[in-house]
Amino acid sequence: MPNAAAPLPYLVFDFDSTFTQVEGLDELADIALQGHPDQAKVVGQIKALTDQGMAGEIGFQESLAKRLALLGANERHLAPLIARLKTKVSESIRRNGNFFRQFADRIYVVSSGFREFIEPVVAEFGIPASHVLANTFTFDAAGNITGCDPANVLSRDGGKIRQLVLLDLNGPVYVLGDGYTDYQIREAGLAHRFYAYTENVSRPSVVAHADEVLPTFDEFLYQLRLPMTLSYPKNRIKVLLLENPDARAAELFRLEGYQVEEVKGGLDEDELIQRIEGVSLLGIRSKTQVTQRVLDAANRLIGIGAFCIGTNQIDLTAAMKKGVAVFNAPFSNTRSVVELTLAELIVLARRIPEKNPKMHAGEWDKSASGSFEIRGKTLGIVGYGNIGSQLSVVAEAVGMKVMYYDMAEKLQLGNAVKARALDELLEQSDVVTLHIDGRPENENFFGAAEFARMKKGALFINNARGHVVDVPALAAALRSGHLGGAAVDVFPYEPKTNNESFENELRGLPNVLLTPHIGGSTAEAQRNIAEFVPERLMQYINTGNTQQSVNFPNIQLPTQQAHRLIHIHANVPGVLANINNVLARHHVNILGQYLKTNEHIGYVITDINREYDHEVIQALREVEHTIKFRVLY
Ligand SMILES: NC(=O)c1ccc[n+]([C@@H]2O[C@H](COP(=O)([O-])OP(=O)(O)OC[C@H]3O[C@@H](n4cnc5c(N)ncnc54)[C@H](O)[C@@H]3O)[C@@H](O)[C@H]2O)c1
Ligand SMILES: O=C(O)CC[C@@H](O)C(=O)O
Repeated sequence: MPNAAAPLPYLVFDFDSTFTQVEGLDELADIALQGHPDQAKVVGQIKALTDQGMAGEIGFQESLAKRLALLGANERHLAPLIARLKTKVSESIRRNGNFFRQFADRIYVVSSGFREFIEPVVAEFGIPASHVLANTFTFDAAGNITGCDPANVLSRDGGKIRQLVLLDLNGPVYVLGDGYTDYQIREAGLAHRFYAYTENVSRPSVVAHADEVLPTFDEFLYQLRLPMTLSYPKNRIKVLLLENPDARAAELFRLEGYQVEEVKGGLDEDELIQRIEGVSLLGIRSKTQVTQRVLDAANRLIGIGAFCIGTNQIDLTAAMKKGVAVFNAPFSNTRSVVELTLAELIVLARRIPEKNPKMHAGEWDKSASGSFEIRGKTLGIVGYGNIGSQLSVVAEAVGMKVMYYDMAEKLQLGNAVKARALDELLEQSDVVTLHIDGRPENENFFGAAEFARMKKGALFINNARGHVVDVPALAAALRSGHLGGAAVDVFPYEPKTNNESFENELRGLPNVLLTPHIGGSTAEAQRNIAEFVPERLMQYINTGNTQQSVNFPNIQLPTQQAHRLIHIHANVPGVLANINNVLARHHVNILGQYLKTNEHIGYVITDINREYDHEVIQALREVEHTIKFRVLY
């Protein structure tokens, strides 16, 4: 890494697929051939020739001549091309536009593309025409593009090398590009370093020769400690996704520029400890236990996404004390659980769990014994939260009476009747369904005494959490015939992967429907979750917004118009005053400040004006009781 105090080396940028996301000639072909019957075919041929040239498979001169012959473009197509290219500047280059304007005298764009469209695009970044070295088109009298100026060195094989010789730059030269011809400058000894620029396209033959690979321009600025828009390159943010959330989650994180690693099943505590080092974001579902030990091993963790509703598998307080914000998807799979529960209670009422296996075994057992309609029966819902209350509405719609019990005061929906005590509900319900959350105090919430209170022949459903029910007591109530049947989706111990066998004493009992924790496993729910949770995590990283975090003080922030300082500290007196003293000492103007605390931590966000130096940042890091501190540009 060069000394940050030394002058910036000359930066030689490629244009097509580096400065912009696309190839200028491909786009020109697309515009010129609009409405042409063979447009797609010809554009495809041009793209293939571009790729062959860029990968070094055919000579550049040959590739260019063949592309121009296919093009059929006219000078009137150049204005729309320029307008389009201005919208296609690489994201990280656009983001760091100020860098280009500040160091324009050290930056050259050396391209085998064409000056006619490159110059106006890079001019918006302060790069003067004299620093653009590119081909020029030739035109006929009607303005048709006929080829390129053969006198220009860039029109020939090895053109970039020849151009660098002519430039004769005095000082270190770094080349940034996506093509083989960019690497050749370094190979010829005319550049000190070659950076393969892969934000838009990554060519193995080019990457193989690079001194460094740049997934974005932020990475370059970060490595050279140069002024940048982001405080940290996104490509350095590592995401570890466990338990197979919908593929959309990984896709969204990758689109954001993060590195994503996926592990199909769950990991046990020791395995997770091995994998967590360097991870900034962890994504899990219901199986993975995030314990104090895991959090202690997590040296870079910023946030955890529970790709589900339940968060009892995470030590939320320990995460909070480590400054790790946790988000979940509180209602993305609610409807799926409601539908499953409704289906189960009908299926149990008709004793289908017994009849179905008999049919598969060839036994015809036509009988109405023990079967009943759900119409007019009482459904007792224990836990009237998101799932319980939605089930209440749906169950009434199919003619059931609903009674509910919740420890908290809840809005009574439709004609549902609130039970004053759990026993009242148990004594009156034909079906009892649990929808309480999995907080530790709910361990064995429902046991022998509660089953005994239920009506003889009543049905029982648990789609909430395994540990809230005393399973041996449930098995005994079923064996004795006191309960008429049960449906259970969640278990105190669940296999870690689909390869592990399921062991439980409910196996083999009559009229018992067992499902492998699939209450929320529908395409719709999984897709909703995979969009909801990454969005919360990325918002937290990008803006500090903690709205809907399950363990952090919730702050919803206005749009940021300045540098934003994010400070998480132990909630003891005086920290805010100390932060503000540091800012005052350094004459930093506070534009806005937002603080929220809970019993363990304080979360303070300070927007400051753009003038600050790195000493301020260091001083803020050193404020006593700081847990985590980060700066958003
Ligand atoms: N089977 C699945 O795949 C699946 C899918 C989603 C959610 N879940 C689980 O379903 C449960 C309910 O989810 P939700 O989104 O409705 O949660 P929620 O937080 O909206 O509702 C839970 C309700 O239970 C009440 N409650 C908690 N403990 C209680 C107690 N001891 N006595 C009485 N009431 C109590 C709370 O006050 C709250 O109203 C959770 O355990 C969740 O983890 C399971
Ligand atoms: O998909 C899972 O692993 C858990 C589903 C469910 O229990 C939840 O909490 O949302």
